[in-house]
Amino acid sequence: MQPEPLYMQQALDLAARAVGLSEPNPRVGCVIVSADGRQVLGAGHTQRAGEAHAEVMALRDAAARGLSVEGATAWVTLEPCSHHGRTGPCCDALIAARIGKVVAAVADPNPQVAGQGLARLRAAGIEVATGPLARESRELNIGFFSRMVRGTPWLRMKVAASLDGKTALENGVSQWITSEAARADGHAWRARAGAVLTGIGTVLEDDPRLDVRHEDTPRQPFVVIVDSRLETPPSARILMDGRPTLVYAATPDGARQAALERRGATVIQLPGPGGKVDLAAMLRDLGQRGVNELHVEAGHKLNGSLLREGLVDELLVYLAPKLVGLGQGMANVGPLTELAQATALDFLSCERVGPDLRLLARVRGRDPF
Ligand SMILES: NC(=O)C1=CN([C@@H]2O[C@H](COP(=O)(O)OP(=O)(O)OC[C@H]3O[C@@H](n4cnc5c(N)ncnc54)[C@H](OP(=O)(O)O)[C@@H]3O)[C@@H](O)[C@H]2O)C=CC1
Ligand SMILES: Nc1c(N[C@@H]2O[C@H](COP(=O)(O)O)[C@@H](O)[C@H]2O)[nH]c(=O)[nH]c1=O
Repeated sequence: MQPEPLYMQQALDLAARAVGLSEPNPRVGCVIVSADGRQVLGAGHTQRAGEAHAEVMALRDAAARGLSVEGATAWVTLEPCSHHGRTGPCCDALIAARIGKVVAAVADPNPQVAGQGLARLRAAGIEVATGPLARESRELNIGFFSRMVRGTPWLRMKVAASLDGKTALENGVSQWITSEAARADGHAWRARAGAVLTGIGTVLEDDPRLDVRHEDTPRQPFVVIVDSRLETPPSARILMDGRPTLVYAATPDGARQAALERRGATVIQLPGPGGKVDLAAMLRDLGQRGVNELHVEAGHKLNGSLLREGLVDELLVYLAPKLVGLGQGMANVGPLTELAQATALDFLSCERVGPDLRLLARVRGRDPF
């Protein structure tokens, strides 16, 4: 017989298949197992927003195989929902199917519904437990937890640099520092985000696309440009392929706004100090728009502002085995006068990607919620 926590691991593996698919909904997996713990009766994961959740997919899977789930145990990586969103409550579906027990990795972080699903199941006479692989489930849904708990996305800053930490040469030349393998890997991280954000400096220098094209993806993240004076050229490549694009600005300019809107962009005025965009307000706005994970690919100026304002949660750094000497750093955070002022990070992982290294580091104190 399979040790029971392995069923939660199976559910978690399924949940990982919803990455890049279920946004803005969480990534959830469900495995329904016979009461004696011997047979998987059905399994599934969250589909696109507005389509079936994991529990319903698992119930459908069992039904398609002609198997009854009466008295069975549902292993699910997040508390089943009890509210009517775009789909019916998963609790009702589990109750109607006469499930005997529900084990949820973690409670729903949404303060408006937390615990209600489990309470509803208990009230229907279903045995309920929580806990296995709670940390892993939260990590997989770090953006959803961030948005539910803080109202803002989980901000991951991606940087491609030389071994001596330079992101562009002194003369501005920056493409390409890292290998094709590292760039393709970066696209997988773009794909899991709800939005990719950059600054006007990068738009003007690189004319980037910031899409996902080295990876299969069920949907493209939308693009966000921080552009105080609306200097994004209407001919910018970002605007060419019809992806939803948000441009945050600080100084109204009717003619430039109209030109960008004609290209399909949405312009949002959020003035902050010094005539620049209010970055904290922008993150709140992106949270309200359903962005769970925000992938930042910007130059050292915007990176510096985001770090100085304490808005960065995680750094995804690709290091190429080359030294370039003088050039732009990763983030203009200084000048610091004491080392105690430095942003403290904890390394989470270090992987080889082709000839390069990929480091994942978390700003200290930004533990999962
Ligand atoms: N290797 C890598 O990983 C990457 C390298 N790059 C390179 O970086 C270079 C561009 O760097 P950079 O000019 O710093 O570009 P950024 O992408 O950082 O854009 C900077 C601009 O953002 C605008 N901005 C608006 N609001 C704010 C705010 N609150 N705080 C800070 N900035 C704000 C500013 O324009 P305004 O004055 O209008 O307010 C500023 O000039 C290019 O050479 C590019 O190739 C870029 C991305 C990734
Ligand atoms: N130079 C550099 C990167 N730079 C980032 O990639 C952007 C271009 O994206 P796209 O137009 O979609 O190909 C560019 O504007 C900058 O944000 N990325 C990397 O993985 N490695 C690199 O060496």
